[in-house]
Amino acid sequence: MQLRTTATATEDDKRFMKVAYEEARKGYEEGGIPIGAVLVSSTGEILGQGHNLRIQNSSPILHVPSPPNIYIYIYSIHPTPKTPTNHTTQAEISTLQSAGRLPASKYANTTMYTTLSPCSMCTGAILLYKISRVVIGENRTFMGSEDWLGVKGVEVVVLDDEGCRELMERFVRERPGDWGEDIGEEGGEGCGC
Ligand SMILES: O=c1cc[nH]c(=O)[nH]1
Repeated sequence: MQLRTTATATEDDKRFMKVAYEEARKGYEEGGIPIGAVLVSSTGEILGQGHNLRIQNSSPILHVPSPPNIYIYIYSIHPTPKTPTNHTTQAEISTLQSAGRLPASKYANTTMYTTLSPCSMCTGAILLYKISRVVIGENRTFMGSEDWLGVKGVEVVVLDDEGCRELMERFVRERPGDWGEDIGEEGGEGCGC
């Protein structure tokens, strides 16, 4: 299922997706899962950026050992906002953490750029903070919870970006077990590539 296409993408969307893609590449070069994300304000300010850190952290989704003032991943509070950290694993969550603590009003009219269709965990965080727009690099290798975003009134744009797709396809081919683990499946099932 592909809800939206490049028809509604702007030049800024392509520019910020490149930043998310660079995050994904960085993750790949670190030996991790190549998914990157960036949170951008309505005025074009980058509030946070990050990439999936599951492999680098050797950690299941988010059971964060420290700092101790973290309840569960989506409510995580980091004492040094805007400093990318190693305390989360999913790309979008890593990005939210990098943005640090923000008042609810700051999330209004923000856009989350993510190289891959957001899984249900990341979708939950996006909905919790009422992020109003999500731009997705590609949803062919993995279809997340875009329908859920749509039902909740979040604008969803799918760029169907070749670079994002190729990077994920390569990773899934090379390491199906690690990919399956990230999405709660065995052996990379769930990849449509
Ligand atoms: O949306 C997703 C899906 C898998 N892994 C991520 O980091 N994000």
